[in-house]
Amino acid sequence: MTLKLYYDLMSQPSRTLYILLKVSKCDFEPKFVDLRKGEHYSNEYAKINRFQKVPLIDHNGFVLSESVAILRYLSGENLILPSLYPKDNKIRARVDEFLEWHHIEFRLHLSMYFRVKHMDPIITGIPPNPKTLKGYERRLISALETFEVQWLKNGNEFITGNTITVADLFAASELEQPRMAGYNPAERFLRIGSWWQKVREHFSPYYEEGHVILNKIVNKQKQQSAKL
Ligand SMILES: N[C@@H](CCC(=O)N[C@@H](CS)C(=O)NCC(=O)O)C(=O)O
Repeated sequence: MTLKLYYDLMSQPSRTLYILLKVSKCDFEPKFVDLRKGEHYSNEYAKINRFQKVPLIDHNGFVLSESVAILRYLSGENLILPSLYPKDNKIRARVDEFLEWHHIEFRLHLSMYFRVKHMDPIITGIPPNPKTLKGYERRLISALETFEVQWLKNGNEFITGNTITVADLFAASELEQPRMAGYNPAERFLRIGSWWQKVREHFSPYYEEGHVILNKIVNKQKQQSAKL
């Protein structure tokens, strides 16, 4: 029985699955696909994943893309901790409610800000247009506000109640992305900050392991801006 995870720790859903498998003590073969080197565009990878993205799993020849579909499959195969994706129909529906919401209302805005401010200038060598960037920043802030107000409700420790689930892990991994572009959501959104810390601690040491590259990038940027 082998489970292969194709991933890059620069990718939010890859980090989520990586941490989830580690914390669940699920034995898997990590298959690193270097996005920054464009390895996902290789013919070899295209044969495995027609969408040429990460993450992806291959479980004894069963190949699956899309992190949320992968999560559900792993749960069905009893490969992840049941407490993180509870079997109880109503509790699971709450987790699913967040996962459905997060793709368009949350992830999209956090990733686009990261892309326009950080990634595109690296790829093209052209700095972002300030007016365009301002628009992305507005949408980022609005998504963070909705997340804080609507999902981190007063009195609830975690997104779906007082028990931590994959909803918290998916959200936390997404929140790390704008940090790489110099925007730390915890500085303006204090409830996000304290919830985020609890998530990091809960998944420690795998959370740190999953974010090791990202944290190196953030620290390097901080050192560079301190020199200026
Ligand atoms: N909806 C997909 C998103 C997958 C995705 O967008 N992956 C990104 C990294 S986070 C990727 O591989 N991007 C490479 C590209 O678009 O060239 C999921 O949740 O798995």
